Amino acid sequence: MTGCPTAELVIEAAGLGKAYPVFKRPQDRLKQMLMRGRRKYYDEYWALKDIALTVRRGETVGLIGRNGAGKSTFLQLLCGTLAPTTGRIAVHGRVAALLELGAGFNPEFTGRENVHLAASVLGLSDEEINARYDSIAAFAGIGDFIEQPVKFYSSGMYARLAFAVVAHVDADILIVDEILAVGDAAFTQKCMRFIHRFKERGTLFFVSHDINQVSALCDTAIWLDSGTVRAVGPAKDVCHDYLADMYREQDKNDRFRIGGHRTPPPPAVRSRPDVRDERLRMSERRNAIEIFDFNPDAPWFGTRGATVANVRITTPEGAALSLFHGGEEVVVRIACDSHVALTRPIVGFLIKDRLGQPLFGDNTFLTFQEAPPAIPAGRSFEASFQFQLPYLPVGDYAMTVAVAEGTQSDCVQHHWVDEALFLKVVSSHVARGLVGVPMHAIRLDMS
Ligand SMILES: Nc1ncnc2c1ncn2[C@@H]1O[C@H](COP(=O)(O)OP(=O)(O)OP(=O)(O)O)[C@@H](O)[C@H]1O
Repeated sequence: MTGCPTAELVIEAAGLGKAYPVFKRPQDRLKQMLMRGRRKYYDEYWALKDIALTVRRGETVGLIGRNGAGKSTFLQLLCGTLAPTTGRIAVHGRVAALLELGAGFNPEFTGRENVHLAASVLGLSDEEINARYDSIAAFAGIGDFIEQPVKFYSSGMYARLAFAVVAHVDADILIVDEILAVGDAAFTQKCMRFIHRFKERGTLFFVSHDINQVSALCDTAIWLDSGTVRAVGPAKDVCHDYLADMYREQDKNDRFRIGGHRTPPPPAVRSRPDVRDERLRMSERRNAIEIFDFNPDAPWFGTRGATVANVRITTPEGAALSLFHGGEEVVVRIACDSHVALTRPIVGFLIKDRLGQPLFGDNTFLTFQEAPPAIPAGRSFEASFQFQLPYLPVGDYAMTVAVAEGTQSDCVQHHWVDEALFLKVVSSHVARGLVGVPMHAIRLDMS
């Protein structure tokens, strides 16, 4: 985020801090007002301390952190709805924030009136608003409700209208938060399409507790922790460390460690040529999925009460081919070693695309929920998952694997390994969607 020409910077924060007054008793607030600052009846709570950040034009930044870390405070400083207590924040360009906008709707006004109000606050002239109104209404897709006061809207309708306005105001910097979570799936997808288009020209700030979404959408992530910047860097790395930190808390015995390092995906050369390769390569859109070896140095975290020793994708007969073609039966085999006695082990995997977007995966929890197999210390064991491989679009993929203990919602992570294994798809017939599913029948019937 640093080291770029100043002309490219759209956000610059230095020494930025925000303290809120905290009154011990309600009457202290009144006393403070009456004394007009001549005496102090409050303590200061520093929600943000000494933040230094730069963001370039076109960058997509994810803001992550636990409840109360200071994310909303930072965004309000960015929007200018809150003044800093120390330092400064300079913003170059038009900022449109869903948080601010949603809150800015007047409940007594109709949707139509609020569109005019909000768009003009965001810098559009009356002519521009009139010219874009139909498109805004169509984007919101709330039908006749647009003529009703927004106090009668559901939270989803509110979010739809707010997003529709934001999508039409030519913002240079767009701030999107969890508001997307209140829309239905179709609308969320529409917003996501807009966000992907917006990323080509503008700077996006995305705030979410959904780590997968942040690493899928953002180039960079900022991790706020108790009002300070704990980490800034490539979204995938920061999200990995953040997730590790959350799991660290669940380890009562101080055995939790972090290790490994990231390596770029391997080049497009097959490590072990497949005997069928010649023939299979005759069709140029055939789904060629190259599987690489387990990466023992992949980034990991966990208590290492059990560790992942190897990950392979094989045929049901056990042949570890390096080339698959989608649609065939495969087995993901995760070999582990127990270093302590495990009473409720869970082993799982997740395949993610180049952007870190999860595509599919599974774990052993449900299958063994009633009678989890106890594994003594010092044993090797293997979890295997047999399924029909979907078709994958061209690109790089990585598999995350983990061995944990407990339940899906409350578990100790023994060994979580990101990018344990890479997959590279060099040709594919899948043009749309994240995966292609094997079709059992395709028909075209005339009645
Ligand atoms: N007006 C206020 N007066 C006093 N303290 C405040 C005020 N607003 C926020 N805080 C405190 O400042 C800290 C940071 O709050 P903030 O809302 O910025 O966190 P956040 O990261 O957005 O949290 P969340 O994920 O829960 O939305 C919290 O401890 C919060 O209690």
